Amino acid sequence: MSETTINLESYPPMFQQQTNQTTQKHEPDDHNRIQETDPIPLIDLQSLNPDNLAQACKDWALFRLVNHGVPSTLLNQLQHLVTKIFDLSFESKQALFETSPVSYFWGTSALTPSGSAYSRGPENMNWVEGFNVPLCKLSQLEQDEEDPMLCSLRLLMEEYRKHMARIARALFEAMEMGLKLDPEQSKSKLSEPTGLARIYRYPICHSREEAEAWGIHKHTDSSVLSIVAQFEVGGLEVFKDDKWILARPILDTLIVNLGDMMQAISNDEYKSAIHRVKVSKYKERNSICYFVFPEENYVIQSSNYKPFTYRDFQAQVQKDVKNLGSKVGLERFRFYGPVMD
Ligand SMILES: O=C(O)CCC(=O)C(=O)O
Ligand SMILES: [Fe+2]
Repeated sequence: MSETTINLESYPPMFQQQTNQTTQKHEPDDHNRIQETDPIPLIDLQSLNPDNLAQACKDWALFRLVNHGVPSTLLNQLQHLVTKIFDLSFESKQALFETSPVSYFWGTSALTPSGSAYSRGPENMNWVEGFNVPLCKLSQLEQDEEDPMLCSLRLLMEEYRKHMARIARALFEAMEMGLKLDPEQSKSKLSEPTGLARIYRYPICHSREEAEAWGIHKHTDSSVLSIVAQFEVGGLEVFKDDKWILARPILDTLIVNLGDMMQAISNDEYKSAIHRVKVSKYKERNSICYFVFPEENYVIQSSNYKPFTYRDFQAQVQKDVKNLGSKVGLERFRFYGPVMD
């Protein structure tokens, strides 16, 4: 089998040390053939069937969206640009958005300082690097026409943001109907201006056993909904009936998963999806994840949880991540749950 050279200079130094210069070339979708058929439920946005949607939310908390209306040219352009940005040297990536609302991170989720997980043992590190993009602040990004990369990123992400907001709104309203929720405060429960994108690269990983090669460890998202665009290389797995199921990257489809806020809003009728991301020995992986939240000060009321706002939730998550190394999540707010300190 032939070999390919990795652009090690583009890897965060902690990853460089643990990665060989070359790797074996594999067929692009080899990793995805682990599972020939994909049991992930399909939801068609163009002819949205509320019963199918409700079933997928209940059974899986995750589904594959088809006919979503995001032009494939936009997805292709984004894929191309994202690959190019991550291929820059580590130092250039750190410097790229220094004075903008976009931030670069590696080794952890975007919430904690890069590399901090390493101090709790190298196995705690997420084998990932990314950019955190608060979408409503995109216009503050470098307007300088002389930097074509930033200019393209701004333009493409502006476009992408509109599609994500449209899709999230359509899905959420259908979910609300299925759950018979009062549509009165729909815009507060899912607030498009809170939309956030994380653009990821999962570098090639040589130093870990297959069973420990996590780009992102098992988690639930804090969002109402999350929408994932994955390009060519798979790795996203969802936990269902005591098994991990690979959500294959199928062309022109998006993966949608429910987050903790959806679980709280639906009073546990729907659960947030437990998922993780595996990394490959052979191929770098890119994805773009869109998260949308309730309005920060909107009080979520339900019989299973103490009233809380997303702001309260976020503050508690940050506290837990700092003190315990991981998120406790919704259980902090459940009636009769662990006492909050
Ligand atoms: O990269 C992916 O496919 C998913 C990322 C993810 O789970 C997250 O950002 O919360
Ligand atoms: Fe996630």
